[in-house]
Amino acid sequence: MLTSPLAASGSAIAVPDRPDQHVVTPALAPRGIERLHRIRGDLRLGLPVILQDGGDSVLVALVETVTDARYGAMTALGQPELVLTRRRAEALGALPPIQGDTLRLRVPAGADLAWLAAVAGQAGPDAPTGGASLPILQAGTALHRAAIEIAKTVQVVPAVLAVPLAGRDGGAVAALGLTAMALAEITGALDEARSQTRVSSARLPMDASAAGRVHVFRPDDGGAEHYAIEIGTPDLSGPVTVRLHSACFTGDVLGSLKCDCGPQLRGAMAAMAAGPGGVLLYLNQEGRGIGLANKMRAYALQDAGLDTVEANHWLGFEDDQRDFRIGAQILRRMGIGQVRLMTNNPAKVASLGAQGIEVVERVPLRVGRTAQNAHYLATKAAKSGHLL
Ligand SMILES: Nc1nc2c(ncn2[C@@H]2O[C@H](COP(=O)(O)OP(=O)(O)OP(=O)(O)O)[C@@H](O)[C@H]2O)c(=O)[nH]1
Ligand SMILES: [Zn+2]
Repeated sequence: MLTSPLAASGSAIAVPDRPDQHVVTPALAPRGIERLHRIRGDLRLGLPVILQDGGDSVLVALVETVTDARYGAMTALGQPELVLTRRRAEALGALPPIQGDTLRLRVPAGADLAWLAAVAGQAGPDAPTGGASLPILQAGTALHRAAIEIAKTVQVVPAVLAVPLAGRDGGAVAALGLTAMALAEITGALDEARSQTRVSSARLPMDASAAGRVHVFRPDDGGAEHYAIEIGTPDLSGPVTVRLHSACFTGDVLGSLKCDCGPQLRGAMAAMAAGPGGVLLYLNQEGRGIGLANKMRAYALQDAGLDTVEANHWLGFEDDQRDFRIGAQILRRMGIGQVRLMTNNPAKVASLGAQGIEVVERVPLRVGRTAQNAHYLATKAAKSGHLL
């Protein structure tokens, strides 16, 4: 039997007997959610991956990250297709009478990555795309839809390059070391409730309140960490004043005048400090979940005349790509079941309610309204249901 040095020195930590025969147990194998995170990492790096559904296999890569060399190698395997969201096809004015939330285009011979980027919307409003004459073939399959979902979660423009793999090519491509995943496993992992684990906490005196604590939560799907900040010393057993704040680098850090995020953040903290305390959830869902790079693309589009919702659609996203279930998960982990929610967004109230967190009151948060953000706030009220 092996004893640990700690056990030998009198500690209670014991090391189990090592079996005579080594056994490889399935517990070592990656779970679906972990394999999905590998796929996300590969795609984000610019590596193609193999997605399989029964006998069908498709080699996919992201338009935004694939290199010329890999695009060339994919094209050598078969006719490449470009998969776009319906939102993007609508923005291109290229929508044929086809149902489905993803659409496939045949990539014309000789089309380079610059063409793909322009059609994907990544290259800005002035890049020529071909508009209504684009060769849209048909609706995407479940495999194409899964690839688009994954692209959205890695916060690149949701446009996917796809090459169907003939039977014998699949094995040869997999042998190169590319990651493969089956559709059923992907959809299971996409639907699986993400669990959040508190990994560290510490006291933090702040301008708003000398008493405070920061808790860092790490999701088990390999995604971004989120933070819960106690302002003052709230009683977590009763209804707690809570704010779900989505990261806004431009508003929170740079003091942008284009939105109301910075004043909302500081206003919520001040109100919590003035009352019996509260909990601010700082969720790393920058740009309503599309990420900072896409938010800056959306800002450039807004400078070209689109509003905040139209700009998201133009890039192929929905109005709001956030997942507020994360907030409910963290609140549950903290033992909070009832909240007074500081928000103007009814979707946050509904989402917490659906996740079993009782919203006993919605507290409006009307601060930071300026001439520069009046149009933005009016658009959110008119199109996304925000309460003014
Ligand atoms: N895509 C996109 N995101 C934006 C834009 N302006 C601000 N944001 C993001 O919008 C989010 C605003 O977050 P919140 O203030 O928590 O949410 P809200 O939906 O406005 O709801 P309440 O503030 O609670 O009423 C942040 O993630 C910002 O980064 C924009 O023009 N486009
Ligand atoms: Zn903002």
